[in-house]
Formats: sequence, C-alpha cells, structure tokens
Amino acid sequence: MTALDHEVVLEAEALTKHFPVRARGRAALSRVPKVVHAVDDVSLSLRKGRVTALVGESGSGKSTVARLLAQLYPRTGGDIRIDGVSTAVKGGRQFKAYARRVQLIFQDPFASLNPVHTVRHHLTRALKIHGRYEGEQSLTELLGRVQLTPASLYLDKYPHELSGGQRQRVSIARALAADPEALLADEPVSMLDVSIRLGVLNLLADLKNRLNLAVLYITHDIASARYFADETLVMYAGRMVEGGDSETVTQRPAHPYTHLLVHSAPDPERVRGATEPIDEEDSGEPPSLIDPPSGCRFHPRCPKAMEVCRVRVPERTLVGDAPDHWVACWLFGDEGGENETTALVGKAGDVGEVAEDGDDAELEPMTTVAGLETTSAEPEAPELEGAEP
Ligand SMILES: Nc1ncnc2c1ncn2[C@@H]1O[C@H](COP(=O)(O)OP(=O)(O)OP(=O)(O)O)[C@@H](O)[C@H]1O
Repeated sequence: MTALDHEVVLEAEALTKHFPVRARGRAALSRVPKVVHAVDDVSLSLRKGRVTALVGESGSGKSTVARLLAQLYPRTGGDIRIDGVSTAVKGGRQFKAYARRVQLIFQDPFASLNPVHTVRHHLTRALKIHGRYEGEQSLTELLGRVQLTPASLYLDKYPHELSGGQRQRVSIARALAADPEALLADEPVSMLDVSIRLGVLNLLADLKNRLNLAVLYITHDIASARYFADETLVMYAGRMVEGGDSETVTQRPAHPYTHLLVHSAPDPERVRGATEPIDEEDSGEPPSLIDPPSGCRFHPRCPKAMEVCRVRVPERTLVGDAPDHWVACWLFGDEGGENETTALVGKAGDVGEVAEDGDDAELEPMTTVAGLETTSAEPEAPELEGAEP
C-alpha cells in the first residue's frame, strides 16, 4: 500500500507566506517593500492514518507552514483544502469550525497551558468549546487516550505539578478534545528530556492508528522522521526540496541538502558505510530569506551546483527508485549534468556516500540540526468565544 492509497484530509498547494519587514534608513525610501520569504510555493498532502514529517533546519519555514495550515496566519498565496474544499478562515466562528477539524500542538507545553488552571479546567473548556463535554467520563476518556491513567491522579493537577512529558500529553489531550481529523505537531518533543521523547512519539503514532488521524510531525531531526513518519518532506530556506516515503528519503536521499541533513543526524543504525564525520568548523549557513538566493536556494552551499541552479528554480522530478519519491534539484532534471544513477542515491544503509563522485566531503554540515529555538513568538489564535485567555 503506498501513500497514494490513503485518503487526503488536508492539502496545501503552492502555499506562500511573506512577512513584511520594517525598513530603516535608506531602505525605507525604497519603492519595493522588503519581505521575508518564509514559505514559497509549498505543496503537501496530509493523509488519514499517516504521519508526514516536515524536516529542515532552523528558519526553513516549518513552523510557518504549520501555522498557515492551522489558519493562524493569513497566507500570501496558494490554497489550503480540507477534504477537497478550499478554505480561507478569517476568524471567529469560521476559525472555531476549522479548529474542530485541524488542531495544532506547540513545542512548549508549559507555555501553551495556563499555569493558573488545572488539567480538568483545560480539558473541560476545550470539550465545551467543541460541544463535546458529557461530564466527568469525557475527561477520563481523553486522559485515557494519552495514557494518563488513572485520570483521578491528573485531573486536579496544575501544569507545574506535571513532568514535561505529562504536560505535552495534556496538550495532546486538549487537542483531541476537538476530535480533529488532522493534528499538526510542531516539534512536539524537542523541549522534552531525551528519555521521554520516544514515549510521546509512540503516543502520536498510536493515535494515528487508533483514530485514523492525519499527523504532521515537524522536526529538525531527520533520524526520528525515519522511525516515526510514514512520509518525509524536506524544506530548505522556505522551499520544499524533496519528499517521499521516509525510508527512501532518509536512506537514499536524492537532494544534496537532504544528504547533508541525513549525514549530520545521529542514527545508530547508519554505521555501515558511514563516511568520516564532517568538520564542525566548516559549517555553512542558511541564506537570508529577505533576499534569498536566485534559482535553487541551496546552490551557494551545494558542491554539485551547476549554472542552471543559479538561475532557475528546479521543479519536482520523480526520482524513479520508489513510486512517491520526488526531488526538486537540477541534478535530476532534463538540464542536469547527471541523472539518478550518478547522483546522491546510494544503497540502503549507505546514506553517507555519494555514489560516484565521492565529493561529499565538500558538503558543509549544519550546526543547527538539533536543539533549536523558535525564531518567532507563538502567534495569537483568532479570538474565540469561550476560548482560553
Ligand atoms: N511573524 C514573523 N514575522 C517576520 N518573520 C517571521 C515571522 N515568523 C517567522 N518569520 C521568519 O520566517 C522564517 C521561517 O521561520 P519559521 O519559524 O517558520 O522556521 P522554522 O523552520 O520553523 O524554524 P525553527 O525550527 O527555528 O522553529 C524565518 O526567517 C523567520 O525569522
């Protein structure tokens, strides 16, 4: 069964978000206002009963995609469809109806739970907002879904009385109170102790199976995407560069950037054929998104860049080794100097190697694959009747 056999719940087409930049000095006199190209031309589909990982380094636009999909930000361009119907939520009732179907979980459960309210208060309120409160039993059921049992142990606790993992489980329970079709999890475990991350990821995987949820899992950690997500999408500097089933993308990456991400991520199963560690001193930097590089945005860091990469944005091309594996890279396009047999595709377990040229030592590692902070404050949700203060 391939990804295409699963029903699409939520999809984005050519999604674009530009944030205006306040110009100072001479720049303020310019007629063309500057913008941050946070997300450009991003298309993706979230499917029932599937986890889709969105992977990329800090500032690549992952959180902005999640917030656009949650309709917390208006989009600059493109379309968002839920069950095939285009939606552009303006606020109020429309937002409430949309939030019933699409829920977002943030990385910091401490910040997203109100410290002066108990678990009971948070869950009751969420259930009431979505018209699903049926007394104590609905609270018990919700906590049961996130494996916080017996419920009586947790219901009257305040957020500070819970561990990080328990707080994130309460945030997930609150999201489930809406009985959503899609769950957008923005770095759901990055603020948790390493020892409890797996438990929360397994919980999300379990919910995907039991509730047939479509889950978007945003992460810096491509190794976790391999184990936890059915499909993996890779973003670089606001654009999507590669996608396909997780095993293929992480074990036979096609895009030089994905290759770099995989190479930089610790993955205990990837020792066979792994290349020498890359010198941290030699790290490359992601570009400014106010004035992003022309053509392929990765070309200034790419050891395989060709002339065409500097001038034209590569389109999605099927890689050919797996049915849903695509890449946006000129190495794979008609104008590329190579094709899939000579590019970065290696054999499974051999992700660190460049198949023929052997020049991956020129690839610059990211210094920012793990342990990152969000660059922007959590956005305010549009106002809801009876919503959290
Ligand atoms: N509200 C905003 N106003 C202006 N620029 C923003 C805003 N939110 C995000 N950006 C910019 O958009 C770009 C993408 O940010 P985003 O937070 O989506 O990336 P990310 O991949 O989620 O990063 P991280 O992993 O650090 O959260 C960054 O350059 C960021 O500075």
